[in-house]
Amino acid sequence: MELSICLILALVLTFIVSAFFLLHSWASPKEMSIIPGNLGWPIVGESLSFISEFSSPSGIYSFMRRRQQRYGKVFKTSVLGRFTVFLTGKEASKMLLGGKDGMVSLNLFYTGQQVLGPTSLLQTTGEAHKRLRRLIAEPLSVDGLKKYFHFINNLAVQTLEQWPGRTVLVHDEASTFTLKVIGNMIMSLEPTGEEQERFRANFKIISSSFASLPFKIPGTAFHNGIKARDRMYAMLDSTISRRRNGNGYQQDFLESLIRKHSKEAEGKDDDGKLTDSQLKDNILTLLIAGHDTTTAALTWLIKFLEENPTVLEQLREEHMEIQANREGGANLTWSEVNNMPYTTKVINETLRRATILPWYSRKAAQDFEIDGYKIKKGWSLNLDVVSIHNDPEVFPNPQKFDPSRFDEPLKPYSFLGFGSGQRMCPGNNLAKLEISVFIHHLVCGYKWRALDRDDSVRPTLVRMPRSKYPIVVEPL
Ligand code: HEM
Repeated sequence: MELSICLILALVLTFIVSAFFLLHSWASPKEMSIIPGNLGWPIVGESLSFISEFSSPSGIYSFMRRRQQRYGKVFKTSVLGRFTVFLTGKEASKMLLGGKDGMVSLNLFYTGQQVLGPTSLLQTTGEAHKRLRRLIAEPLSVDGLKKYFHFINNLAVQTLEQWPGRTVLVHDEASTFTLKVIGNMIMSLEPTGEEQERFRANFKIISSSFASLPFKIPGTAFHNGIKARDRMYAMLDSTISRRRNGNGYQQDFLESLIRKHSKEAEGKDDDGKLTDSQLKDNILTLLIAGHDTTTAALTWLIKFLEENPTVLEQLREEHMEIQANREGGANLTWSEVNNMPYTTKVINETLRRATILPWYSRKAAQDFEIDGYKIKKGWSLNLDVVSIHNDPEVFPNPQKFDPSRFDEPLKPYSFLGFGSGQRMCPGNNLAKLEISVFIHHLVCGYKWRALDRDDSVRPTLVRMPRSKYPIVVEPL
């Protein structure tokens, strides 16, 4: 009797395993067989080693390096529920980022697509994408950002005044700072109060649903994210209608879109303006794309400075000199913040060393060839940026934090901190402004010490220190 139960179990197990492998080989794109690499186990593919290496201090670099040594610069794998081809190097970057318009599109996860809405900049291509980029270019240009400088400057000073005398989790503080900046810039939200709290609570839920599992049932991150997105859109709707009724005029991003670019209802003549839903989808897109990235950059930068005292000293010299040359101890000025050459190099080196977005995801919109491999329409492609940023021929001793690497201009596609080509980050001026202002006040007024040397990273799309980087702070 026991023997027959064992036999039945063995048969069932064999059936399940065979069905898994059959399903796996049936689902994997046939033409991908010409690409070297390993698709791993059915369903999970190579996700387990990918995720575990993602969280290690070197991140996915070791996952990439091992496969590149075995298969070369182009290899296939199956991670995070996708059959995908990873590519690296100059030619792949040039094709995927700077190639012909319409050759590739962004490849968001299903949940990200649903949360952001169909008209988000991240989901448009060709002319529609170019038009949206033009609309946001002016308010995010260096000149367009000038009107937010005082808010950012005051907020940085007030945030730092709260730091001495307690354990500071740099990541959480940076997150609050960057969210307040973008909330003010987009819709003139005050840094404190009930509206700010609602905005913050909804944003946090949306943000954690962005790359969650695709089950929209009550209680799941995805379901909660869609609900929070609806609440956020209701907040925007009421602000838009207040503004249209002539109340609460503000000189912010929302106002510039309402006045110059929005039409009140769907279905009007297409005069190139945005509908309200396009407007909301794209405001949410800026929030999602700009918040975690800037938070991570600021956190890594403060960590790298503490670990590299000579860099900190040189940076402090730049800022002390700016302060010393200022008349009558007045506050940081707009022209000063735009003239911080060493700070710019420190920011670039932070983005290289941390590689906050380790790969850039695309979907082939047509057949084409890269590095001698035929890529087929519909394939998922990932540009491995970590390997580009750790290329010892371009960045000798790549693990070293050395801003002098940026003393001379680098060759195109060797540094991709803000990406390149049609999808290069439109928020890069804002991110640099926030970081430069914050760092100015930090290094001029304070010294700090790390409480944790844990170098592991959270397994999220944007690379952040797992420990949130706890420090103690004293006035200088
Ligand atoms: C240090 C902070 C930031 C970093 C490291 C960063 C990095 C990047 C990178 C690498 C890309 C291109 C990704 C790709 O090609 O797949 C990108 C795109 C984008 N970024 Fe940023 N970003 C930062 C801050 C911001 C801010 C503050 C905003 C908005 C206010 C923003 C908005 C966007 C948007 C909307 C896109 C998509 C552009 C498009 O598809 O055309 N980013 N960012």
